[in-house]
Amino acid sequence: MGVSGSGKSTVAGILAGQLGWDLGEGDDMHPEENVAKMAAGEPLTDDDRWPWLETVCCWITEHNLAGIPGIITCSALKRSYRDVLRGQHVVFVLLAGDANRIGRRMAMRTGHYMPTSLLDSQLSILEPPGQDERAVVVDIDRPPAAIAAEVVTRLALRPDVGSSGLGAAEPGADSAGARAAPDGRRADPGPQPPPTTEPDRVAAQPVSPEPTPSQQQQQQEMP
Ligand SMILES: Nc1ncnc2c1ncn2[C@@H]1O[C@H](COP(=O)(O)OP(=O)(O)O)[C@@H](O)[C@H]1O
Ligand SMILES: O=C(O)[C@H](O)[C@@H](O)[C@H](O)[C@H](O)COP(=O)(O)O
Repeated sequence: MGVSGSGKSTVAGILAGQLGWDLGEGDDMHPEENVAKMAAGEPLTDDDRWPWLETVCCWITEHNLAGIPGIITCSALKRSYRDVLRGQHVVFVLLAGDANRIGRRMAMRTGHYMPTSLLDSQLSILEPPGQDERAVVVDIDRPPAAIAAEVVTRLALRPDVGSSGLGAAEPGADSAGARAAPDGRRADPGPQPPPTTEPDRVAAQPVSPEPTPSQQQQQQEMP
């Protein structure tokens, strides 16, 4: 979770590859009208978002019922939105960082409907998870692989080593982790190998280093 441009798709892609988990893209689940609205620079309303959140929730529920581990990207900006999504096996990971940095990343991103002009409205409604929510907050001021590695460590997840790939997925969980039963219920805790982040398990495309302001200037000046 996190505002547009915070790195949800990038980090989730790495994690899904490392863990062998299903990956869902919340921004592909919007109704057409929502996409048109955002593309036109108009923030969504709560009423625009409820049906979309239900679609994201269905993805989560289907995975839970099938006992298939997954990670889905969704801005989930307000607590009330997360109320639609939360459940026994749901953990939120907030990607948090400096607004200017996020704005620069959004401006560099190509082929996405979300305009940078909507970042302010996203930031203004963001309600970081409360202490009582099952969530961790991760700083995005470093390369995507380092962010993913922190998520693996903080949630005591098990990189896919040919097994089910199911990990503890609980913030603050013991690093030994816990096994999940095939039906998705938590089974007895068991010893787990320490998390590893071998580069050859990274599935997402590498992200180029962020440009310096002078490089950005040059890019803007290019025809
Ligand atoms: N940690 C990072 N460092 C540098 N660039 C990043 C990082 N995370 C994401 N990016 C880049 O920032 C842009 C926005 O990331 P993206 O994953 O699409 O965010 P979101 O899914 O939250 O909207 C993309 O162009 C991506 O390549
Ligand atoms: O609730 C919203 O206003 C939107 O869902 C928004 O938060 C989300 O960020 C878009 O779907 C863009 O997708 P990205 O977050 O991937 O840029």
